[in-house]
Amino acid sequence: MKLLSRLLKNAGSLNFILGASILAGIVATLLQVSIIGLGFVTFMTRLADFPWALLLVLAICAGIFRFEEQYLGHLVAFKILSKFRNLTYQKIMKLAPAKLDGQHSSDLLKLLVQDIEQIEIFYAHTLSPIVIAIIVSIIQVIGFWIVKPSLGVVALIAYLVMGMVLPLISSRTMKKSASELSQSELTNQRLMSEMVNGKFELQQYQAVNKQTDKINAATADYWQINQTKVAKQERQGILMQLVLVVSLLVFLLVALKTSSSFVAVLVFPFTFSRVLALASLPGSLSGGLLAAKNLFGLFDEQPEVTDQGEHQISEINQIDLHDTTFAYPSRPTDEVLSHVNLKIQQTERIGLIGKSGEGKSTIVKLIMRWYEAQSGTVQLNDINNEEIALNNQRSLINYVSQNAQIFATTIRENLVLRDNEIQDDRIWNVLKWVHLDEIIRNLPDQLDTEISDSKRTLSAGEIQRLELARALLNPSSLLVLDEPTSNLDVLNEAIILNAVKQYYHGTVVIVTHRMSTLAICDRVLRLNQGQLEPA
Ligand SMILES: Nc1ncnc2c1ncn2[C@@H]1O[C@H](COP(=O)(O)OP(=O)(O)OP(=O)(O)O)[C@@H](O)[C@H]1O
Repeated sequence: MKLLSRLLKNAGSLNFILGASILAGIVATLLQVSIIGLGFVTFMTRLADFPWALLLVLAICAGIFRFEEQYLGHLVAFKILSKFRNLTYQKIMKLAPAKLDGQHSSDLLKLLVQDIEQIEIFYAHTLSPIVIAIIVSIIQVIGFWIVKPSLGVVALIAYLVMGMVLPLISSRTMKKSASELSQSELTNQRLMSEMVNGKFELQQYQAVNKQTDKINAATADYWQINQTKVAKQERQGILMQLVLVVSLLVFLLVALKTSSSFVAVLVFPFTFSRVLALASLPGSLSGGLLAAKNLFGLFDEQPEVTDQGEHQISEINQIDLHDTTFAYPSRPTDEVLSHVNLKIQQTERIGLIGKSGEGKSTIVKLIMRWYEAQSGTVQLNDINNEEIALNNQRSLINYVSQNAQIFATTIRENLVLRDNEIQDDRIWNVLKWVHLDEIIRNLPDQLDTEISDSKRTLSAGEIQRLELARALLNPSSLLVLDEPTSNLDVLNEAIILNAVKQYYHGTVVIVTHRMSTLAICDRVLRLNQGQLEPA
């Protein structure tokens, strides 16, 4: 119930469109039953006076209302998809980068694609049939009650058994199937994304067959669970048909015994259309609620850092970590940094070295305010960084990691991202600094060449230089390079370091294992057991 009310609250004004669709559905159904009733009445009394015109008008109205129900239902479905996807993206943006640090991308993908689709089916195609069935059934029961109270009672029991008792019983078993199916989908997606992302490693270590076997087993598992679910649905369908037949017989007997109008008996079978539709809903009902639970789980997550700072700074001219201690929230007792002190002056180039896992990247994540220190302070320009507006602070920092981020668009868009003010002249100039100008000029579409993770066109070293060009195009005060050259050859490393040295005029922090990368640094510090010391 809590989930349902939260879903309705999040749907906001879309509830009105859903309401209109429900209303149209109710009117259409009642018109349909009225047409059938009217037809039988006329047929059994005076065929010659058959009210063709009235029937035609009612039929046209029923068609229009039915169309409205479907149209508004689908409209709401599309709108809810886009609304929930937007809400999810906004939440992901708020949680990023810290909360997504280490998140499985296929889990997020499942949430964005499958779970939101389930919610759409639930909201637009499950909720309204339930409401329509309830209201239409109440009106029909009243109608039969007016004909004969005993007929009303039989109709009420029949609708209750078929529309509530049976779906509720099956929803219990369906809940388990829905959760197993959702888990199995997640496993399948994880395995597939591992297979695609790790294709080279799997080939290199001849582990493709093993991974394929795993995927086959997971797929077989998925089919098994799905078959069980379908079998359950079929069994319920048969049970529904049985109850329907029994209800019709009982209705007929009661009508004969109370010598009621035979028209009621003839109309009764046609009043089940909406109630019968509820039979197939428990699956989407439990699936939708489970998907809503997953989604609201994400919505409820709190970002690692708050955005309450009001200070605005135009540049970073000093960075100061004072007595800073930090442990990751997921491992709170495992101190990564212990009482670290570090002062970096404007335009200094600092190198951070140390054994793997010592916490070098953690230091830069604190400076970039992905996380907050447990004790001690991190200050920019003598202001505690939580007092500075988060967006302002992040806009002054460029972060280049060893895994270059390529967007599926043109080279130009990849370089300027959203800043369309940047002219091509400037782009070519910066490309020259990183020795990419000639390579890109030789491509048939030059800056308009489409690139993506799967269609790179450029080599790994060139992509890394493209990432640096993106950083150099964006005026900033601090450039953080986290293992920028670890995957590159000596030539690419030299190009990157030269470009940074000659053309980047702000402060630079380089995290690296390569001694050659430190050549451009003014000062090198070693991280050792949570403490910083001169190297
Ligand atoms: N998001 C995270 N959640 C929990 N622990 C983490 C997280 N990121 C890093 N760690 C842990 O914190 C420690 C320091 O990690 P960090 O990445 O800062 O080390 P590093 O010195 O940069 O290592 P490397 O040189 O291998 O990149 C490691 O033990 C690591 O496992």
